[in-house]
Amino acid sequence: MPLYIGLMSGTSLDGIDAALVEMDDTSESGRPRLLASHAEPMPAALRDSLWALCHTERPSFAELAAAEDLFCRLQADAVAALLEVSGTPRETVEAIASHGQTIEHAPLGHAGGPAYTLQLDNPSLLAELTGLCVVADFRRRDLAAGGQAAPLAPAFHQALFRAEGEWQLVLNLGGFANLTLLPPCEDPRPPLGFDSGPANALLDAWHSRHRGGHFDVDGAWAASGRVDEALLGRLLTEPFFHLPPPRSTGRELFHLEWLEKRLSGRERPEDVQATLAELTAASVALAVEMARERLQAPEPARLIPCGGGAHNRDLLARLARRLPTTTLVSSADSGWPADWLEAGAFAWLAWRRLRGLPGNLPSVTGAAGPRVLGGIYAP
Ligand SMILES: Nc1ncnc2c1ncn2[C@@H]1O[C@H](COP(=O)(O)OP(=O)(O)OP(=O)(O)O)[C@@H](O)[C@H]1O
Ligand SMILES: CC(=O)N[C@H]1[C@@H]2OC[C@@H](O2)[C@@H](O)[C@@H]1O[C@H](C)C(=O)O
Repeated sequence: MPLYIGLMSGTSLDGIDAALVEMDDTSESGRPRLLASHAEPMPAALRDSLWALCHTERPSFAELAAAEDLFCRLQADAVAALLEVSGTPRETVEAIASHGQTIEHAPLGHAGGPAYTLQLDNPSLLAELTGLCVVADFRRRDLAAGGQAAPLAPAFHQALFRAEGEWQLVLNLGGFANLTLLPPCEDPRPPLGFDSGPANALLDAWHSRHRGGHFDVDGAWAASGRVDEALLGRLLTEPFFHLPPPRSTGRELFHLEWLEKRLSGRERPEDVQATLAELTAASVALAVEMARERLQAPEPARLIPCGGGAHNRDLLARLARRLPTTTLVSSADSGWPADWLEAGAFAWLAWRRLRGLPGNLPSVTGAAGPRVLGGIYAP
């Protein structure tokens, strides 16, 4: 059965996730199976330059090229390490899926300009460095067809988790959160999915400003604070949280300055952290309500959290309080530990690209129709 490698570097800029995935050509869903995984940490210098690129209005082409080159070489290292840890001969891999690093996402355009989504990537160089076929540029075809280009994972969630007789929610808690509401198998309707808002991006930024380090381990600092209801109310007035789907977001909207503008200046830092964690849970709950209303769905039986936020006990407790009738279930029970779903999703999308199958769900992105996503860079 063909093997694919999915490479994903998300908005948290913590490193490159590499997943080795086996696909089953005899099944329509491809029955993706995770065989091995590897996390290649992001060197601080590269993280700093990517961070700067995400927040600079006018980066130079030389800066862009330098970051892209380092990023691409790190991806090649991730592939080499994954092949080594899994004992996989290179020639057995049919293709690498390269998501690239999102630098800016403006699906509605900016200041009246055209819609765009920019992933820093160099699939040509990756094909040279690895000697393997690379599939890349997954988002822009959906955008060209009038879609949001994100989230793309809901189609993969459908392939993995759709179940008999049960409505389910899949919730990716990365820098940003996207949810998928999955009807049961016997319901012919497609899933609904969209970004609910920030998941960890603001939590990480606030924690790093006040306590240093990359993130609030287990949400312990957030758990030590008290939710400031007045602040939470102000944060929730952000129009994005109330937009009907399709919708997607990123750092362009939710950043520290966005938060600072809404602070009174008298809050204790730990209370702000608790409030940000509650904002993630509250905006997810709002999005779930919106999705259920759209699909006329009952309360989902199960919530499958994934992404790094699935390790945050404080955040999960807040979600459980906001969705009391829904049972939290680990994605690992289906053979997919929380950290590998996104890389797996792109491996699956590359398989679909090479089989000429569409990868997007118009019900999710709002595109004019199903589209085959990505470009192929031969080995
Ligand atoms: N043990 C933990 N406790 C609390 N938070 C954690 C823990 N482990 C990971 N995280 C959070 O998960 C984040 C990384 O998640 P992930 O790798 O899914 O994000 P990403 O893929 O970069 O983002 P996106 O899905 O938005 O592209 C970290 O920045 C941190 O906030
Ligand atoms: C433009 C972009 O990179 N968006 C990411 C980001 O991270 C989470 C959320 O925002 C989601 O919309 C998307 O990633 C996942 C993999 C997706 O497309 O499903």
